[in-house]
Order: sequence, then C-alpha cells, then structure tokens
Amino acid sequence: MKKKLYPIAITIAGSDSGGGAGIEADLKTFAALGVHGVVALTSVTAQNTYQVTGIHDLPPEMVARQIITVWEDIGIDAGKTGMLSNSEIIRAVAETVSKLGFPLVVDPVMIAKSGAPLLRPEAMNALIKYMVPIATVITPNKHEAEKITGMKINNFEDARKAAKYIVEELGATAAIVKGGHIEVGEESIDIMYYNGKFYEFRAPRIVDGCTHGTGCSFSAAIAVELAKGRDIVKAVKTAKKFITMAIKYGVKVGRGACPVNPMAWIEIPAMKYHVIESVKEALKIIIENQKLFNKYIPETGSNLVMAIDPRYAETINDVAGVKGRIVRYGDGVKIVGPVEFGASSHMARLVLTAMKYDPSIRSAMNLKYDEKLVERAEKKGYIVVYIDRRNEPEEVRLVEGRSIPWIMETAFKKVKRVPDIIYDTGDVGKEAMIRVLGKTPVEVVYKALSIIRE
Ligand SMILES: Nc1ncnc2c1ncn2[C@@H]1O[C@H](COP(=O)(O)OP(=O)(O)OP(=O)(O)O)[C@@H](O)[C@H]1O
Ligand SMILES: Cc1ncc(CO)c(N)n1
Repeated sequence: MKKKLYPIAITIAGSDSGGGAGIEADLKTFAALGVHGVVALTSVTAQNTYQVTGIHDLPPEMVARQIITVWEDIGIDAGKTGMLSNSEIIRAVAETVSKLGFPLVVDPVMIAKSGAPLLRPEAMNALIKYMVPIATVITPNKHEAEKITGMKINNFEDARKAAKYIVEELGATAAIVKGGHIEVGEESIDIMYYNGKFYEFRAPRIVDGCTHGTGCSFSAAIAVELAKGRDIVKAVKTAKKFITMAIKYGVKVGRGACPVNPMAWIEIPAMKYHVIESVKEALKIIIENQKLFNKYIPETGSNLVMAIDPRYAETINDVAGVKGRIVRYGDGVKIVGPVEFGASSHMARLVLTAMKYDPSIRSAMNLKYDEKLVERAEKKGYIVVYIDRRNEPEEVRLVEGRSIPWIMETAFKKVKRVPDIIYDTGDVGKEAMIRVLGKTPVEVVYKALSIIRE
C-alpha cells in the first residue's frame, strides 16, 4: 500500500478552555508529530490550570456525527478518546468506532489534575464495559487502573497485575498502567501488558515540570504513531520520549498545574536550525571584514555564539558557537571549525547568564582588549562596563566555569541592565578581553565592527 503523506488521527475528547489538556493538547500533539488532526468534541469545559468551573456535554448523536462525517471524507487512520463524560456519549462513541474499525487509544479520563471529576459516576461501568474491549491501547494512571480493575495499586507488581487483568479479563489489546503516581522515585515508569508480555517504559522523573495534560498528550502521541502504521511497542516508546520533553519544557502559565508543551518536540530542533543559520550569517560578515577583525582576535581566539530561545536554553549545549573558535590567520581570520551546539563554554556561559537578566540578549562575541575600542564604544553611546578581575572572589576563581557568570552578574549590578560591552584588563594568567553582547549574532558583529572601524 502506498504510504500516506498525511496520516489522519482523530481525538474524541473534551475541550479544555485553558489550552493545556483535552483536544487542545491532542491537536498540538498531532501537529507536532506530523499527522493531520481531526476532532469529535464530547464536552466543553470551562477550565484553567487549577479548576473546572463548568461542564457542558454535547448530545451523543452530535459526537457520533462528527466521527462519521470526518471518516467518510477525510478518513481516520487511528484515534484516541479522552473525556467522554457520560454513559450515552460512551455508548455512541463505542458503537461508532466499532463500526468504522480504526485502532483506538483509550485514555480513561476520570478526574482532572485539579481534582474535578470529568466522568460522571454513572458512566464508570459503561467505560469498563464498552470502551475497554475496543481499546487497541488503554492508558490508565494509578487511580484509573484501580477503578477499572477494582484492585489496589501500590507498587509496580500491582501495576503489572492490573495491566494483565485489563487485557486478559476485560479485553483491551494492550494496557499501560502509567507510573506518574506510582512509587515516586528517580524515574517515571509505565508498565505495559501486550501479547502475553510485559514491557517497561522509563524516563527520568521531572521534578519542576508541567503536568496538566500529560495523560492527554501521551495518549494522543500513541495514537499518532499508530496512525503512521507503527506497532504498539514502537508507538509507546516514541510517545514516552515525547511526553517527557513536553513535561520538561512545559508552558509556565497559570497558578495551578502548568500545561505540558507538545510543541517543544518541534520547536527546539527548529530553533536550533535557526540559531546555526544566524551564527553562519554573521560569520560571513566577519570574513568579509577579516582584515579589520585580524588585529582584535584574542590570543586565545574569539567566539561568536547564540543561544536558543530562553524558554528552552539551559546549558552550554543550548548555545551554538564556532568549534575551535575564530583565530588570526595571516592578515585575516580563520573560522576554525563548524558552527555547533556546545562548541563554546566561556561565551556560552556569558550569554546564558545575560539571558537571566534580559531574555532578549542571546548572542555575544569576544575581542582582544584595546583601549581605543573602549573609547570608541563609549563615544558611540554604548553601555560599557569595566570589570576589575582582581576583585573576583576566591570561591569564584577556584570553580571552573564560575568566572564568566560572575563577570556578567557584576556588570549587571553596576548598570542595572545587560551592557553592550563588558571589558576587563586581565589578571595573572587571564587575557584582557572585550565582550560584545546583543540580540543576534549579526547585531553583535555590526556592533563589534562599529568600534573596530577607525
Ligand atoms: N513528573 C514526571 N516526570 C516524567 N514523566 C512523568 C511525570 N509525571 C507523569 N509522567 C509521565 O507522563 C505520562 C502521563 O502519565 P500521568 O500518570 O501523569 O497521566 P495522567 O495522570 O492520566 O495525566 P492527566 O492528569 O493529564 O490525565 C506517563 O508516561 C507518565 O509516566
Ligand atoms: C477536557 C479535559 N480532558 C482531559 C483532562 C485530563 O487532564 C482535562 N483536564 N480536561
């Protein structure tokens, strides 16, 4: 069969007005993982990160109609269910999906992170009776698995028993008991039972991440991979990586549990591409003006760096620079290696620290110290700060990597903003240096050129 350019995944779920869970999380997940998403809305919730203030269920016929209407024109390769709210909706969905016969991931949503019930008590039996048997994969958390099986789940052994029971006694093809709430340790471990075997999916537990919408986004990611034709084990593996990233780089908004960020999956690689291109563009300007730059390349070489967006930048691996630095070469300069993430440590740390004070300052370059450059910078009206490295505290000197943040912090304290230029006149074993900061590498290079040119 010819591979489809656009696999289609459907979410049959409720809307979260806060944009964190429900169909909003699902559609973001579908888009980020590269399928076309379609929707059958079950309920509208008035919800934010800490409470649900209203629920309005759609008529069951309307839910079924959405699925059928999409199916007959666009087709559906796989789907997921989220909030189904009441037993009539459950019956309508189960009946419709069974007729159409596409693979289905069932996220047996019962309670929101905020504690609000999203499934009416009368619907619990319908969920077990109608949804579990048609699930290709069902993804209960600890609490949901307890409700479905009537078992107590306190550890992974219990989780195994529950997963097996859901498959062998209740009729799901595969059951994953999610470990988000079981044995809170270093890892978040999900247990799957499928085809007579147990599988474990592990990821580091994220302590200060965002968890509103984790279950929705995780089940949506599995549905995407099934829509692409992947087998169940591969689908869950990808979904696990995906959800871990979405939790880690969550959308830090609201007073309650902040929403997961399914866009991180594509935004980070996209930003990395953009950053590399931006540094390369600025390097071209350096090469065009290499004779001017020659005199101002430090003995230890220069680097030009740019960080990805401050929402995502954490370590020097999130900052791109020139591998092997920029060095003097004849009467010009040489860009020694490729532009890579993690290629710079000093300039990268400078930018990472600067971004804490001003998130828009994402780029920097260092030049050899020359008092003429400092004079010109001051004349041009740049904010220029001098740092006396002899004042560097002992505890900063002794720890590798602490000096640069100290320089940035000290400079910020002096002028209450991130300066355009920070310079020092060196110390024993430390070369005197000028550091030019700015929003983009092109801006930084032009700033540098404007003080280099006589
Ligand atoms: N703090 C965490 N760090 C890493 N992974 C986590 C964390 N919390 C949950 N997960 C993972 O996220 C996925 C969703 O699990 P979770 O148990 O949170 O779902 P849920 O309770 O159904 O979520 P929701 O409240 O959105 O319905 C699982 O793969 C789980 O292991
Ligand atoms: C609409 C909706 N579906 C699912 C969840 C589960 O987190 C939620 N909070 N809201």
